[in-house]
Amino acid sequence: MQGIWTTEHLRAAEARLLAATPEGALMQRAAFGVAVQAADLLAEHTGHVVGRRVALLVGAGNNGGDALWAGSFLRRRGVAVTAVLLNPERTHAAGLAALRRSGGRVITPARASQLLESVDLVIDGIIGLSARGALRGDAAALVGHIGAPVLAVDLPSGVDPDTGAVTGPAITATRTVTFGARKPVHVLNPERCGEVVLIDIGLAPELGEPDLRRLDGVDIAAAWPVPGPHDNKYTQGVTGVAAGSATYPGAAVLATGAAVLATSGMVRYAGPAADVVRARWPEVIATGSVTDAGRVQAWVVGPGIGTGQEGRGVLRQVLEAGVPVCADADATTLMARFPEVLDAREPGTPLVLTPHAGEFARLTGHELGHDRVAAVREAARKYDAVVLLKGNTTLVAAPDGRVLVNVAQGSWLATAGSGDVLSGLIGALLAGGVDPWLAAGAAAGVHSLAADLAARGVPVSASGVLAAIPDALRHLRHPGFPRP
Ligand SMILES: NC(=O)C1=CN([C@@H]2O[C@H](COP(=O)(O)OP(=O)(O)OC[C@H]3O[C@@H](n4cnc5c(N)ncnc54)[C@H](OP(=O)(O)O)[C@@H]3O)[C@@H](O)[C@H]2O)[C@@H](O)CC1
Ligand SMILES: [K+]
Repeated sequence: MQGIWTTEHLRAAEARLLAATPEGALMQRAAFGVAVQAADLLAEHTGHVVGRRVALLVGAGNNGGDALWAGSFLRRRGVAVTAVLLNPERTHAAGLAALRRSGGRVITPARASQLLESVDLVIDGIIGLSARGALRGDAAALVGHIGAPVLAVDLPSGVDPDTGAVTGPAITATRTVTFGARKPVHVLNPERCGEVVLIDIGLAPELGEPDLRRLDGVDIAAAWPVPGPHDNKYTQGVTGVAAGSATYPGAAVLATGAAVLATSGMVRYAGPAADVVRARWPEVIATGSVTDAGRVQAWVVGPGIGTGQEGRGVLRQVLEAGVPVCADADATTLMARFPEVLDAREPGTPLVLTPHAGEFARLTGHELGHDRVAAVREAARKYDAVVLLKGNTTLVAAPDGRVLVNVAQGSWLATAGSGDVLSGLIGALLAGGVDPWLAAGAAAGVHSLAADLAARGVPVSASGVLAAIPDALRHLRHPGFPRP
């Protein structure tokens, strides 16, 4: 599991490490990492390092110091380095002296636009952890002139370190090199960061509990229920799916199918699409209503059930059942319209809500805003539920404040029916007894991996994502096969 720490916690950890390290040593470690990555990008994009031209955008603090020291290291590799000082009076003195000693040039922002259009690489040392808001002044004006790949120092300047929000001019990096620990921006705004490279500066022992967590493939594989020699179809959990309608049976077919493919437990379907579900998934026991469904260990409710009285009745019945519930799509809208339906839930029964941004706003009564992590944490606490907020970066918050992030490789999941597949996966894991927070996070991981495997660079339907679930699980359990 990868940890991610907010700037507040990093500051405290860095202060402890700084106190125990010779002056300047941390910056040297950081800057050396920047220089190595810069040389790598130069070689990748131009075929050479020696003789190439690099511009440093240098702001008022230590982020600029990192860039200047990196520039001095690049000089030793025969790179022509020019620093643009955005705040000359507050430039990192030791870094500037090092760059000058090494033969680097220094220019003012007024002369920088042409340089930025012609160099082979730009190193962004404008702002790092002390960033507040979008870029201002000369930095804001120069961003539009960048014509080369950008290596961001610590984070792309102008992007909020803790929320990933962009409210004005900001850098878009090809690669971001960060130090000691990943910051929220790296997972909340991967489009702006590009590839993120983490440099070890010895911070790990000081870090403590992370603020956000990201599941690795091995974590997902370890969490996923796998039958043992003494298991049968019941011991692995029976998933109930209350979804779809006679007019719209697709949601039922997708959610039920995902539950079928997720684990080797049994799946029951309850609803008006029973015939269609039975025809597509003969292994499913399909009945017309929740009342007739028989016992299940978890319910998936919502996709395609409608937002009227009928859907409300189904949701109430499922919440009354006293087993874990994954409530998706129409179920979220029903909870927003009829909040009293939540009273049907037995206290302490796990509930997973899976809204996208629009459903989240409907449910909570306010728009998401820039701080998605704070919003999803607050909703999880308010509803005493695991809340999975869908997006390119999916967030999963538990009522106790823990947050998981899942970063999708592409945006292929933004397609009709893909949410139905996710809810089926979560339901099957809940039925298998997986902790609801981990279940939602692991399901999100498999869901996005299935999309990558199915898409391979072209659009994919929800049915395609569904069909790729076995491949995704195989890939996680036996890494390297098949490759996306
Ligand atoms: N500590 C450590 O152990 C290590 C730290 N390291 C490095 O230090 C970095 C943190 O450095 P830092 O704290 O000196 O400030 P930094 O982020 O460079 O900002 C500089 C100034 O920019 C300004 N500013 C803010 N917002 C702005 C905006 N929107 N547009 C324009 N300007 C804006 C603001 O000044 P203001 O103008 O608001 O007075 C701020 O003071 C960290 O990211 C890493 O790279 C590494 O060397 C490893 C070891
Ligand atoms: K930066």
